[in-house]
Amino acid sequence: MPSPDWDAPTAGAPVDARVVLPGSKSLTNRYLVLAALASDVSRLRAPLRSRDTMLMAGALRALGVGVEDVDDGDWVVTPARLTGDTDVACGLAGNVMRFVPPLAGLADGPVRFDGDVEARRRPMAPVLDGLRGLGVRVEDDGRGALPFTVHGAGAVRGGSVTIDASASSQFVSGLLLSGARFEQGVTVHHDGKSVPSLPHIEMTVETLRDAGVVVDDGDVHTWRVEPSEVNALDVQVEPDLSNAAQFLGAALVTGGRVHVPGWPQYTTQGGDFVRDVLDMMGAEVVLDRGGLTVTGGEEILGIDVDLHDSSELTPVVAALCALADSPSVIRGVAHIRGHETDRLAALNAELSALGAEVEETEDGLRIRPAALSGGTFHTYADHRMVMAGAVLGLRVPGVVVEDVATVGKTMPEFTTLWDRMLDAQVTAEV
Ligand SMILES: O=C(O)C1=C[C@@H](OP(=O)(O)O)[C@@H](O)[C@H](O)C1
Ligand SMILES: C=C(OP(=O)(O)O)C(=O)O
Repeated sequence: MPSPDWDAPTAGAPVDARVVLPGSKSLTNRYLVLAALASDVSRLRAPLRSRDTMLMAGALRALGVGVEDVDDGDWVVTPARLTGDTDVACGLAGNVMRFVPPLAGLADGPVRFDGDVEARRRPMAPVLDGLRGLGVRVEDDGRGALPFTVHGAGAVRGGSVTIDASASSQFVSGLLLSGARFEQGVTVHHDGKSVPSLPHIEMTVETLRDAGVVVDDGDVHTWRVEPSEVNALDVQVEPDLSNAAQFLGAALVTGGRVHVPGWPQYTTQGGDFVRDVLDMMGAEVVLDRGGLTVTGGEEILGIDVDLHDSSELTPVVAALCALADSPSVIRGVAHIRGHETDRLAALNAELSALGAEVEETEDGLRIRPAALSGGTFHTYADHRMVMAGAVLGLRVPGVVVEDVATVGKTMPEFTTLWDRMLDAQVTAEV
């Protein structure tokens, strides 16, 4: 059942807000998986609590791991021998459907995976075939997609596999995350067109190393994880930088200012690239020890940008481009046709419906701004389409964002934060 529509508010004045962002989905979910495989109890501080991370916690609980909510919002994870004969609900979470099957290979029985209807069209074959190559029995209906069953045998041989990860970096990350617990560790070779979202693989490698695992990423297309114990973690989750894009974009679009405290000086989050995007579009972007401040100017410059490494940003960047003063090209994101929805088709349809001139290319979008008018902005079960619709609504009266609660995939508090950013002109905080 879709949730209610939402009248995206227009900005009556330039925004001037401090926005405290919830934690990173990608870091929270990696820490959860590593904590489940660890040799002792872990603590995740300030984890993201959203549909995708709740589904990850639920998947681990289904496998017998303890994931306990503690008072201050932290998660305490108690590893256990992984139990099979269970079901894992993936929702529409790429992290859950790609990271948990390798873990399920270590369980002592069958683990059945399924998800939302939209999830059944997301590519999975390289994970399933990769697991088969590592000695795990996997049953699917031959489509290389959900639903499928991983027949855990209590242990995984591991070894070396070659997969085509051009449709998603998560195929590589998933195999690496559990690899230390395979008897022979794991070596993943990529063979195919270029791997998207590479910073997310760097994030996987870094979090593994944080847990004491030895990883060799010296070759461009090969990653090697040595077999070893996984150390328990006590980690503070960074704010989600991809989810900062719409708030920072509001500064650009309204000629205002948004400050995000706690922006990391160093990070593997691909969303950090939003700083470059906003700078190219004409904003003033200042990162200092206090955080990131973006100030919009007179003009919004059209851009020619390759988002291959940070493709999560595409919907919000496309919305910014539709509000720019000159045309834009977004390149390098052919694979986002396999994200929550076919994002290129969805953005083309929805931006065009409001009046923008949009052309879908082989690997992206050309966007020629035009006078936009309000209307229903369909969201296709995609949280980032909600965020894109909100950005457009700042300047276009009458944008009605369909099924707004779908934003809860990564940011359940989105509309509250958005309203606070616009209303108070002071502090928007969770
Ligand atoms: O590993 C991760 O946490 C993610 C990797 C990326 O996936 P793709 O490589 O499929 O783009 C990214 O877009 C997704 O939101 C999260
Ligand atoms: C592509 C995304 O999510 P997922 O982790 O489900 O792939 C996203 O958050 O933009």
